[in-house]
Amino acid sequence: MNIVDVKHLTKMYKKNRGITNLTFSIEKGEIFGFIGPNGAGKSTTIRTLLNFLYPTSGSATIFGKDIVKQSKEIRQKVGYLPSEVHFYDDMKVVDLLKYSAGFYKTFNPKRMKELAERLDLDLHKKMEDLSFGNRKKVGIVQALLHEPKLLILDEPTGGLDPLMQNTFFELLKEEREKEATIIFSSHILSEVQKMCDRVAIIKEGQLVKVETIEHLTKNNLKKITITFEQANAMDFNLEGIAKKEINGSEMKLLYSGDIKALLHQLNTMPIQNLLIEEPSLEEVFIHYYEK
Ligand SMILES: Nc1ncnc2c1ncn2[C@@H]1O[C@H](COP(=O)(O)OP(=O)(O)OP(=O)(O)O)[C@@H](O)[C@H]1O
Repeated sequence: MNIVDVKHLTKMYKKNRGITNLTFSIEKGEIFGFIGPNGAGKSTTIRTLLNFLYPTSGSATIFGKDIVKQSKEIRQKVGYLPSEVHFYDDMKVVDLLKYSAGFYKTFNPKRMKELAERLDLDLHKKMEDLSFGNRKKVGIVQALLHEPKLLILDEPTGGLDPLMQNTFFELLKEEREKEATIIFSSHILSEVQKMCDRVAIIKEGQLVKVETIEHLTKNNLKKITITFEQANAMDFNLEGIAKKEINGSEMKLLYSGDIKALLHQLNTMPIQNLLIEEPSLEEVFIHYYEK
């Protein structure tokens, strides 16, 4: 069952593009990464899905409900963590969380305390006395408190130290075990690789690719390091070489061609060593962006 269904969604800011013609869907229980550099359109997509922005054209549903016409019903079951959290500064954390929980049908004080404890967040401090990272934690508790069926996280880890990031990822895994679906927008590829099942790569407002992490990193592209017997002596070209760097007697390739063709070529050359590895998501990402 699809939790999110997006069809030809476009958002223009007057004449400037925000996002253009996005079509994708997210299944129940998936952790779906949304990656792209600054200005690619991640926040615009999220804000349009949440009905903070009105789509210029196209449509989308969440839980089978229209994002524009039924947004109030949708929001009851969605937890949203914006990339920048703004709060009323003179409120205590606990009061702010109780206040925002009032928008939802369920409020569970025990869960609030547990989440605050896990994240090492002092509920009795005033918002204005919190650091950026601690404000982020308030945003996380706020997003998770009502046990949403869909979590939408826009650049969620900014400001969290590595230990807290781990706690946060554990919390997300627990939500997934409870069958929540998660949209995770980020430009930090290693965390997307660690957390997500599938990823949408967005570039200049358009989807470049929607693919499982496994497929992106395992099937298509290989990272190949060849050491030749002599420095600067060897070069060759083959179809499927996405990137080539030669440094002395070492050649590094990103290669998506036929591995047999490569081995056939190397067989005729004085090579000393050969290393074939899976590329990191960073390398895959750069490959898509350099096209
Ligand atoms: N309020 C706005 N008015 C005009 N253009 C906007 C507005 N908000 C975003 N844009 C434009 O829409 C495009 C997509 O921006 P968006 O903020 O969605 O990208 P992003 O991928 O979330 O980037 P970031 O990682 O920097 O948050 C950019 O070209 C941006 O300049």
